[in-house]
Amino acid sequence: MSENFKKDTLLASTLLEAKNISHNFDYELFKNINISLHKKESIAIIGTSGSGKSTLLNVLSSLLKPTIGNVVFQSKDIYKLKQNDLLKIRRDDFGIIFQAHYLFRGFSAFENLQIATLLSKNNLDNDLLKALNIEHIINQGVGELSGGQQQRLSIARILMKKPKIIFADEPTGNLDKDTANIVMDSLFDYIKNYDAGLILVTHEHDLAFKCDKVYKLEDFSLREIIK
Ligand SMILES: Nc1ncnc2c1ncn2[C@@H]1O[C@H](COP(=O)(O)OP(=O)(O)OP(=O)(O)O)[C@@H](O)[C@H]1O
Repeated sequence: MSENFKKDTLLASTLLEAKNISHNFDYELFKNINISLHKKESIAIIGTSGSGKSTLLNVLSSLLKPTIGNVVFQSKDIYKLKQNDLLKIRRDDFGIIFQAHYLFRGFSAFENLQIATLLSKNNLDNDLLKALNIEHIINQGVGELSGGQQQRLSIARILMKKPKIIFADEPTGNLDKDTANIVMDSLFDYIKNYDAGLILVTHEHDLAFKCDKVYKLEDFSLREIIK
């Protein structure tokens, strides 16, 4: 395979590219960060508390404009887009999973999923509900669900809109080990089946090392840890 062919193939499979990202609040948090995400790839970001992992994820996922640098999705710098175009990418192409789930309380699990599928014009995916082991609770009210069930419901809701990139900040932080494995397996299966990518922020090194690449945010920079 020629070098040019390899380069073109890699470029075609690039989902997201962050170039020379630096961010300051009233002090410097990180600088000159470069990272690329490809189709079917999972990347973990680890680092001590306060090193800036969540802030970096916010920058990558369209929620926070960096002080310096570009975040390129589909050949466009997302922070140079008009607000409506940025919102469209966030709504249609990015799936952002936080530890705190933003479900509509007062509605049933099924209604929460229905809203997501209506907005994205996708169908309810029963296989996904089975994979996340929540198919038996979808007629219950959100308020009746355990924290772990709510987290899995919110992940199902995000995956049903078929995002191209999943950004997950400690998605299994409040789950027991078995449930955490169910959730992570669903995310890994999803990116392989839908040519999507995953960027995961986690404190849990076991979890991080299940990803294709692991980066550590430390001393203002991001360094790949060779497994
Ligand atoms: N909007 C903000 N304004 C000012 N400072 C902020 C803001 N958001 C985060 N910070 C600060 O930036 C630093 C990094 O925070 P961040 O949440 O990114 O770290 P983290 O590595 O994800 O930490 P943890 O592992 O504890 O979640 C912290 O000192 C935090 O207080």
